[in-house]
Amino acid sequence: MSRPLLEMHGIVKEFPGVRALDNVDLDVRPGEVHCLLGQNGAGKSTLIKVLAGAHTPDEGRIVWQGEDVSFAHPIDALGHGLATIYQELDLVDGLSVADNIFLGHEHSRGGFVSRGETNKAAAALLARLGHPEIKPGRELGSLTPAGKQITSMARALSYNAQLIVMDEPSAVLDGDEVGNLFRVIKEITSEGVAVVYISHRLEEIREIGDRVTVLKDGRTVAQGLAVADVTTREVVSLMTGRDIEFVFPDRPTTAVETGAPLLRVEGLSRKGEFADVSFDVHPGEILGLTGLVGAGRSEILETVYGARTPDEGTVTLDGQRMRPGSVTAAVKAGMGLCPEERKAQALVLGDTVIRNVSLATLGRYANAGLIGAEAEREDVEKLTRDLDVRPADGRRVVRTLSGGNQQKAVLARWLLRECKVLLLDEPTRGVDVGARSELYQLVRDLADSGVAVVMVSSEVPEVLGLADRVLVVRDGRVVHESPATELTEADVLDLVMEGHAA
Ligand SMILES: Nc1ncnc2c1ncn2[C@@H]1O[C@H](COP(=O)(O)OP(=O)(O)OP(=O)(O)O)[C@@H](O)[C@H]1O
Repeated sequence: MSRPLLEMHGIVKEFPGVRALDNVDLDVRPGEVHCLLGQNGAGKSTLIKVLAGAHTPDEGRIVWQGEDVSFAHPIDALGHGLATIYQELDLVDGLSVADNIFLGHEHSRGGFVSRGETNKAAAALLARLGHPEIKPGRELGSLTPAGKQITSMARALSYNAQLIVMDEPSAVLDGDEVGNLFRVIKEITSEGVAVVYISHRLEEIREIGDRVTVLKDGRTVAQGLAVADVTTREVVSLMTGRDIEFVFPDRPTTAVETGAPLLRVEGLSRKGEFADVSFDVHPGEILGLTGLVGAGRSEILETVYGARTPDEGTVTLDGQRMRPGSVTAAVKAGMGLCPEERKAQALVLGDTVIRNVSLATLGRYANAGLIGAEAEREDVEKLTRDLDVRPADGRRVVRTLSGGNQQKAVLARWLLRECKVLLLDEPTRGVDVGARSELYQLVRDLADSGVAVVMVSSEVPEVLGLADRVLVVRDGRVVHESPATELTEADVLDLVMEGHAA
């Protein structure tokens, strides 16, 4: 057994009113993939921010390559060979790939004299990561999320990183891109670089992880267990403190596809995005839309919602033709969209959880004075309890919640609103395993109460498990439609990949 590369002992970090880390221990060995797991709000991000020098711990020791260290600033940590890749990558879209890789090095362009040298060094790093097709001179903003992630990793390697921390790297990737990411991780770990890997997708841990550390409520409940020695069920019960069955809610026993559809989309097209998209959704039905990132799924949802104007085609809700490109009309008619970019598009970060959740429903409470305020609080708190939003205090400012809990707050908003048609874009991204099952049940309950649900998700098992019917979108076109029970995961992957094979 090799000497630990990193040891964190008894780390404590408090924020006003919250002990985010309460005596946390972590040890990482060279060349291993160490998975850091825990429910939303368990303290994962806080721990890696302490490690990266972005937060100063209140107590505890960090031992790096056998020596006590303290990092006053992220650049300090990076200088020691400890790099962190956050979900919201700290890259600059307007700069070239090479400039991004060497951003922040002591001299601009990594100390290289000419652009040619900078580009050559960048190309060597990209090739080392198995991605020579990413050209150093290309503008970063034109890359896919996967390409940006590779650039971030090249940047870490340019600092000679011995440990790379990755915060939910797969959340923005498709299945095939996740495969690529894993290849890159295996490549760098075989060279002795260690990776700390955070994910809510537990099946990934089996595939890529060597050991796991589990946090619960700011405490280490399991430290450095070998992945081969624990079952997923055991990991889940360590994370949540309970046994969770991985079953999706039952589908209705009687067919819902009879009668008039609640939502009818006909021949919807937007140049360069998608073409000739048609589908019906009946009351009580969950329609799943799946396909690769960039296939046009989110664009279709946003156009149905009126946030984008179609070039052709119509959207009809409950027999009423929607005005193209009008969100106001859509909302008034009873449509709700829970967007993919929740933080940017949906949250008022400086406001409380209660206000953020009831934002779309204010009319219901506004005219009832004090009674209204009380009802508002009760309704919101019931939902946030169902979704296990933590801390369970509706008066907290949303900015101070963990990423996953912020997502739950936006979801709760649309669940509260009682829409006729609910459009959900990647509803479980960043949401922990415990809350996922609650969320699936809530969505099914909504459907059972007569709502028509359209859900976009990159996670194929989720679409197959929750939806009644599935549309597969490829390059902006619907290439397949069938009941979810008639498809396997392999069928869907074949359909989305056709024509995309490497
Ligand atoms: N700046 C802050 N001010 C106040 N509280 C905070 C702050 N940052 C984090 N917290 C709290 O610390 C706790 C741990 O949050 P953290 O972001 O580390 O969780 P996480 O495990 O990364 O969750 P997720 O899976 O949702 O990303 C939460 O209760 C959160 O509300």
